[in-house]
Amino acid sequence: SGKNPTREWTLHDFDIGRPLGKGKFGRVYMVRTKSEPKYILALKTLYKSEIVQSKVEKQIRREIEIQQNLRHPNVLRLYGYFHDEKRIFLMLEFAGKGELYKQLSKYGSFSERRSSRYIYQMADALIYLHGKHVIHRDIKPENLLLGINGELKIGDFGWSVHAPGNRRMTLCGTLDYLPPEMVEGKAHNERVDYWALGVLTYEFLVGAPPFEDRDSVNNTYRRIAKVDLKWPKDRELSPEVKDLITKLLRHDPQARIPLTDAIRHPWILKHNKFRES
Ligand SMILES: COc1ccc(C(=O)Nc2ccccc2)cc1NC(=O)CCSCc1cnc2[nH]ccc2c1
Repeated sequence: SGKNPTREWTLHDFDIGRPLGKGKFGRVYMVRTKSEPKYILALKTLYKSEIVQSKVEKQIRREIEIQQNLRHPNVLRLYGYFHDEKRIFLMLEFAGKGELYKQLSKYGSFSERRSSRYIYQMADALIYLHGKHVIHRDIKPENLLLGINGELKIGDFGWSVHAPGNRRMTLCGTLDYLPPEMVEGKAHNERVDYWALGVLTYEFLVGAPPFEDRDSVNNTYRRIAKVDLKWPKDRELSPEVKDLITKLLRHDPQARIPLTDAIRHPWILKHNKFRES
């Protein structure tokens, strides 16, 4: 069946290319296999010393096992891993068109058509991940990559690997994507990703997240907890997309529109061509 056995890989199997994301992703390099067929992939280096030994290592092994079984066109692949005495190497899919947030900052914001296609792909990937009981918990433009055909790839699982249910929120990351239940320190479930999808839709179209307050973290918290959603004055968003965003950004997680309904929302159907079912 052409399935290559999961062979033991070593660093010597690869030619090392340029660093990717310049330290943003930790130490990640574009690499190519030396032997035919020549695969291009992204090799992520994690130092065992940085990852405290003992129980965390078992958790990481389990998380990597899970991720190796994830197969979806909009989820960056983890092909496998190997290690030497000091390091763990993750063999990751290389996304040919790079980081989505770079496009977002270059263009400022995306058209409704482009945003709708990205949001459809995000929702499809999240439906798949939730079906495998994987909650991403850290959806934001910085964690999204673009494949060679411009397709969206959920790229960064580093955070979700770290994240058992009760993980501490390091405040260095952006708070803009946090849903009220997390801001209020309540229990959370996969519906945190529904909220984040609403925030992402808004940010794609407006160029800034809906509850952003550049001056005060506390004000961002307050705006999230109040769902203080304001539409931009300088640009007219379509009634369809405002409807979808409003249905995702509901304070009550159970009131948020399910992703299976979101992918059939008029704003999604309008901009995505689907084969006749
Ligand atoms: C499936 O994905 C991942 C799976 C696991 C981990 C991870 O770190 N797990 C972890 C963390 C700590 C301890 C144990 C395990 C990370 C990723 N993904 C990335 O890190 C994305 C950017 S690196 C790849 C990549 C590709 N294609 C590009 N094109 C341009 C830049 C670029 C960059």
